[in-house]
Amino acid sequence: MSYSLKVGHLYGDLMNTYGDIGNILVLKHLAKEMGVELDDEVVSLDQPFDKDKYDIVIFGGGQDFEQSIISKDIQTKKTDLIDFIEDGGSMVAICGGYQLLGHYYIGANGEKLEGIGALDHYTEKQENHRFIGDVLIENQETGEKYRGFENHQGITFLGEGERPLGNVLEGYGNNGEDKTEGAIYKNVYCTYFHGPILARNNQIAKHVLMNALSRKYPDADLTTQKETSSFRNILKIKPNKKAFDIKVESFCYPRFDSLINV
Ligand SMILES: NC(=O)CC[C@H](N)C(=O)O
Repeated sequence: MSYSLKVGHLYGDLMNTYGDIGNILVLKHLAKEMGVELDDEVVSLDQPFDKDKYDIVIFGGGQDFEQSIISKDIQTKKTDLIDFIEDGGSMVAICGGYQLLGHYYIGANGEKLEGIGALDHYTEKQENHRFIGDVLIENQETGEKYRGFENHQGITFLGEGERPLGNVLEGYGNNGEDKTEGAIYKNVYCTYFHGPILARNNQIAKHVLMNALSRKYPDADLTTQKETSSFRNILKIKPNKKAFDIKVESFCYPRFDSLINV
């Protein structure tokens, strides 16, 4: 049995601050280790989002100017993106991308940019201030700790059905008030973390890959895959048709020079 995954890099030509594109290199690297073929393509302005084509969507961060253009274009992709998310599609949305998945984002100049309301959060404006610096959070469900770098003026408040990616131990997070950072909804991971997040936090990359594989191959027995891949020392995977229970056994930090040739 061979496995393949397709990544849609949403507005990858416009939204890519602090090397967010590195998230795709990490997915490629880890997928290759697992024996899974993974390729990616950019889905940008004036292009339809084909919800049946992609297994994983990466939506990076960006400046207010790019966000104002995307805010309009993304309305044409809204229905398909919502269908993709509701159907359990995997997504990682960072900073500006995270903001536009919610109801709205108020830019630094006070302009209100419409999101698609796929997730129930909204993002207000800070007065002449940005949250900049390193962040450390802890996910309450897994106990995993994640590290990242944040730089945003928007302050985000979570809504119905969303759980935070983690509770803030150091740094600001979503809004500097309620100690939440990021959001998880179905198989969507949202965050303010650049870094890129998946390079600094391999556990999340593995969750994303396994969620995507279990959705695409619900009846597959990944035991063979597990035995032949270097994942066997890292993940304990209990196949259970709908979802795989993943336990991180050790932390592996891929070196960028080993990612470049993937
Ligand atoms: N790094 C980002 O993606 C920034 C997002 C947004 N422009 C803000 O300042 O809040």
